[in-house]
Amino acid sequence: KKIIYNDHNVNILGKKHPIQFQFVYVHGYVYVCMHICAWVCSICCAVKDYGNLQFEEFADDEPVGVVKNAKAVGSANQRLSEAVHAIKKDGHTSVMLGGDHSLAIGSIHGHAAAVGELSVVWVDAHADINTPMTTETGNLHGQPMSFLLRELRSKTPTLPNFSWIKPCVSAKNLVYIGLRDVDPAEHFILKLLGVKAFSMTEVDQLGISRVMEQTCDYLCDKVQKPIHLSYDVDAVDPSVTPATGTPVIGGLTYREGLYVTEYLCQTGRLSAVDMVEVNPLRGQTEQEVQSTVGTAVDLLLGCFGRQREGNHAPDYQLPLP
Ligand SMILES: O=C(O)[C@H]1NCCC[C@H]1CCC[B-](O)(O)O
Ligand SMILES: [Mn+2]
Ligand SMILES: [Mn+2]
Repeated sequence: KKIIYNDHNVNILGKKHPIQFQFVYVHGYVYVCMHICAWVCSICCAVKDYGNLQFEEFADDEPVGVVKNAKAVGSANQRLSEAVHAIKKDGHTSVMLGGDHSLAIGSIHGHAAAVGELSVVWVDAHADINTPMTTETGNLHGQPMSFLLRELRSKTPTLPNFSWIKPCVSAKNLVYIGLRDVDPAEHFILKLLGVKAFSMTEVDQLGISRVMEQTCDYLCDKVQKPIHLSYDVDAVDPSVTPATGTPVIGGLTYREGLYVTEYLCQTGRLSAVDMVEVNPLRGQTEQEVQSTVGTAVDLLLGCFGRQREGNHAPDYQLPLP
């Protein structure tokens, strides 16, 4: 089912730009959108729309153990990985609009295939690092990192349509921001692998500015690697982004959420962005949907240089009388 979310007009650089989110509802919990309008290009440079990905449907997608929709999610992510790989080979910064967070499997896999070693900044209320053996829900959006981390290779069985995945992220190159709802098995894994994590406790203790400084110092210790930002809108407090699948109170404020993207933008090393778990179907009111989608738009604009102090085109000239 294809849900065309109403046109939004976003005022950027003083110019109105139509913006349209298109969510393709593929399977149960997986919907994805690779469609994004020209509003980003007005801030930085040319944007190429790679269109929506069409995914194969599977009538016989029985659970594997407790894991649901393995064939559909594995097939979708293989196609997504190929698409992101092509975008990176074209020299673009890829933006993947989801859709649930299982799509980070394809997005990060395709990015790594194109650039090699990369850093991952995972902004989320959740760690999404359950393995198929530890998941309590069977939902693959709670498991993507387990398929990507080299250190978990021996802990994850190969699911149908997942055999194409080559683990491509090292635990030392992963940082979490915003955690506040982590399963016991996930917490064990984070401690076992020594993954750097700034939960909401650290955000409260340090403030978002210090969190971002420490995140980038940690990731840039030796080699300046490309950054993959995987942003789950449920990292932001549900009072701001309620239209999402697994909201958890006590999240990032709108301003903290935006500061994350502004800070990463100014590093100059933001190489791929996922914006996921935006789900208009989960909004109780039109206002809830608008607030969630509008925040996702603002977060993405922060990734591409929109400044709260304002912007002006490089060649702007004051009109003369
Ligand atoms: O593994 C799971 O299904 C659960 N584990 C605990 C947190 C909630 C949920 C995963 C949420 C996936 B997310 O972050 O993409 O919304
Ligand atoms: Mn997530
Ligand atoms: Mn989440």
